Amino acid sequence: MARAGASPSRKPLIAGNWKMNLNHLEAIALVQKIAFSLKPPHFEAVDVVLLPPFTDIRSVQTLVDGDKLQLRYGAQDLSPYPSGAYTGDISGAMLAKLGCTFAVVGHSERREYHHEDDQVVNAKVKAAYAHSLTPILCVGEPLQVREAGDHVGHCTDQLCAGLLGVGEAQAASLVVAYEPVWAIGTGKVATPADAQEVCRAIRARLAELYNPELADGIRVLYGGSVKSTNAAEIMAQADVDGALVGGASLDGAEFAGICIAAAGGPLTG
Ligand SMILES: O=C[C@H](O)COP(=O)(O)O
Repeated sequence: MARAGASPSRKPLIAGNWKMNLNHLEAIALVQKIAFSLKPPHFEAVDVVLLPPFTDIRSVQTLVDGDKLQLRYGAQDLSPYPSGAYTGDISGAMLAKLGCTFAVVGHSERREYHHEDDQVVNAKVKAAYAHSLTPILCVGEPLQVREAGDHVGHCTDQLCAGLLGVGEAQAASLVVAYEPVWAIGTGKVATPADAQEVCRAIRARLAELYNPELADGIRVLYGGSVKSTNAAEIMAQADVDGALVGGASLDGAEFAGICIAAAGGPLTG
C-alpha cells in the first residue's frame, strides 16, 4: 500500500512468527496455502516473510526454492556466537546456509522466558549482521510500564541498547518491531494511534542515532494481536510499515488476508 510521505524503501513487510508451532509437514501445508492465496501483484506491494521454528526451515527452503515462491523466510532467534560448544544454539552461519534472510532478535518471549537482556540482544543483532541476516529487532513495554506512561522511553531505550555499536551501513537494512507485551496473544490490539505514537518515536530516535534520511528508510512494524480485520487501519498509520504477526500467521487464509490488506486490498480487474 503506498502511504503518503513514506519512503519508497519502506515497502510494507508482513512477517509471520509461528513461534513453537507446526512440525515440518504442517509447515509445508501452510506455506502451500499461503503461496496459493497470494498472487504476483501482492508480492510487488508487500514483502512476506515466514519465521518458522528451526526444525521447519529446511522444508520451507525446499518448497520456496523448488516452486520459486516469492516468500522470504528467516529464524525466530539466533546464537550470539559464531560456532562452538553452545549446546542447543543455532548460528547465523547455519541460518544463512539455509537461505534465511531475516532473524528475529529480542522478542519479548525470549527476553522474559530466556532472560535475554539488552546486552544479549545487542550481541544477537551483531551476529545477524555478521551473516547478512536482517535483524527484526523487537521492542515493547509491559502493561505496568504502559500504565505508568513510560512506554515511549522504555521502547526507545531498548532500541538504543540493541543497536549499540551498530554503524550506519548495517542499520540501513534494519527492521524494528514494536510489540507492546500486553497486546501479544491477548486479543488486546493497540489502537492505531498507540502504534503510531511509538513507531514514530522509534523513527525519531533512529534519526538521532544515525540520520533522518536513514531513519526514513527503515521499516518499523507493529505486532500484537494483528488480524486481517484490523491490519489495514494499523498499517495506514504514517510510521507503521507492516506487522509482526503471531497467532494469525498459523492460519493460511488469515495470514494471506493480512498480506493482502498490507498490499492495499483485494486485486481488482
Ligand atoms: O511475534 C509476534 C507477536 O508476538 C505477536 O503475536 P500475536 O499476533 O499472537 O499477538
